Amino acid sequence: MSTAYCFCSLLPSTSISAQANRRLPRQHELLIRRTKPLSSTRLGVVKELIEAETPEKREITTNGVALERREVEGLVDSRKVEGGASKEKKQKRKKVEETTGEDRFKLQNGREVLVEKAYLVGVECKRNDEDIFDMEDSLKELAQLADTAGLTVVGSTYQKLATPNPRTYIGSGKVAEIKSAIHAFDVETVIFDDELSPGQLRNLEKAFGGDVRVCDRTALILDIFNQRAATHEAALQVSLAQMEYQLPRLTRMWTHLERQAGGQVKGMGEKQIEVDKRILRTRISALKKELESVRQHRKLYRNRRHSVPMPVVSLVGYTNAGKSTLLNRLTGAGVLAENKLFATLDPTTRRVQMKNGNEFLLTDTVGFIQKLPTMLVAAFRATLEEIEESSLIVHLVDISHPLAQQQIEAVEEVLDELEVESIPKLIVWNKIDKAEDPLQLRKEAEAKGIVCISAITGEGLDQFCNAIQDKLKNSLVPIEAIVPYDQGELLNSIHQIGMVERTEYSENGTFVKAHVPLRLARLLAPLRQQVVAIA
Ligand SMILES: Nc1nc2c(ncn2[C@@H]2O[C@H](COP(=O)(O)OP(=O)(O)OP(=O)(O)O)[C@@H](O)[C@H]2O)c(=O)[nH]1
Ligand SMILES: [Mg+2]
Repeated sequence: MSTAYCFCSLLPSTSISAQANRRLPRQHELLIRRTKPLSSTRLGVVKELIEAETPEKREITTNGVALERREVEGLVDSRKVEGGASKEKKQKRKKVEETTGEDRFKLQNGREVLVEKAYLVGVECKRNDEDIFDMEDSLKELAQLADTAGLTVVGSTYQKLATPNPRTYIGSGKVAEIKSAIHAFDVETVIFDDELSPGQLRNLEKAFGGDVRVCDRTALILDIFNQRAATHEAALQVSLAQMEYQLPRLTRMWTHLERQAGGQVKGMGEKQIEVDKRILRTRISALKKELESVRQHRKLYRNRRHSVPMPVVSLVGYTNAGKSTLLNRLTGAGVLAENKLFATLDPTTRRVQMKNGNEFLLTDTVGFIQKLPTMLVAAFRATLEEIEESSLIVHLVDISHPLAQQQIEAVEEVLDELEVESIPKLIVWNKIDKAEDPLQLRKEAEAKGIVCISAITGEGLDQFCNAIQDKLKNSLVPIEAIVPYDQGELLNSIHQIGMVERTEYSENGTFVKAHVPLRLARLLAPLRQQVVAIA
């Protein structure tokens, strides 16, 4: 991984990459991050970035509800500062809570932090039969995401619509209903289960009175990723995804300047958007370059790892399925595993030794979720390459989950996007210890060639290893070849995705006896004169 931060000097010291670079103990770092729930939806990154590039000090909140602190000559003399207002509000709220006995302040990292109250909104569109989850289940998952982000969910609602309202996504009656709920529960954040357009976000914030933040599922997931990014690479990936999410949402953010100036500087807001967009675009391309260098470094590392003759098995699955727990159980890796969504962002690879002495490398990867924001898949491409280059994919399923079937489908959808159809797959049902009727489940699994395990109790792990061994062997074809010394890459690939039985150095190259996937055996075809036999 590259340690050169080409853009670091441009960002204030509180930037994500700088935070990640400080290498704080993980728990400590998480605490600091949690003191800012929904930081990404506050355009935190964008704010820092634009402030760093422009001389004026501005304060930006979400979706055009922007107030500024700077002294704009001739435009504004004194302006209500949002920070000050929220301080007053906080004090008032604290008073109320003292009298009502409701404790909404939590001590985090030595600081009192207000736990934000969130209200959830879902829409079921008749024309959208692509949705795997039904509305209520999807809302339940959104509540879990909000909890992971450190918010307190105080209520939720949903609406069935033929098509979403282009202005406000939901109908006007629903807007009014939510507005009353906001007052009744003292809601600070309204979260929509689907991605909203920049215009819809702005209109909804206005409709709710301007004092409440509106965000969508994508922003919430981005925020969780932001809170959890513990390594430089993860921080870069999250920053990129955040900026790509925010770019179209900068639209008309500055129109308040035009209004406040009484029309004298007409077009100023538009100009500012262009400047801000240009800054963002420049930063996005710098981030992409930085990620590319990280990717190259990862590839080097992977090649070095693959010089060890062992096949790589990737663990994939829905978030919270138990992937990290399984890796820890098999290898003692010590990866963070907890009952929260997206505990893992970075892949970890460890060697697994089976009872018969055979070994394979097992990689734990970032979990999937339904409606996974595409910019996240794109940003995490480098990480997901681990999956694309493995010999076998183990799809781990939390079979005790009531929505196990829907989760399986959601994972399959993401796998489709990754183009890994040629890689053999093993489906494993985890958390069998929690199943109501484990016997029945086992029967069902056996009939489908599925392995049942409990990563917690260790039950079924021998069968799991045997199934991996069989799958790896079955999916490979035996080869014997002499690979010329100038084709080290090819030899690496054989080691990487095949099972090498013997290597010997000869005059013309390395003699290798191995089992490799068919696609690699085909690749070896042009070398037929060196290949002794391809079965
Ligand atoms: N009862 C039971 N709980 C399990 C089992 N495996 C994992 N868990 C629990 O499930 C929760 C999630 O486990 P993780 O290993 O963090 O799940 P993950 O798939 O790595 O999740 P992400 O990193 O978020 O994608 C933790 O609370 C584990 O203790 C199991 O076999 N049985
Ligand atoms: Mg994990």
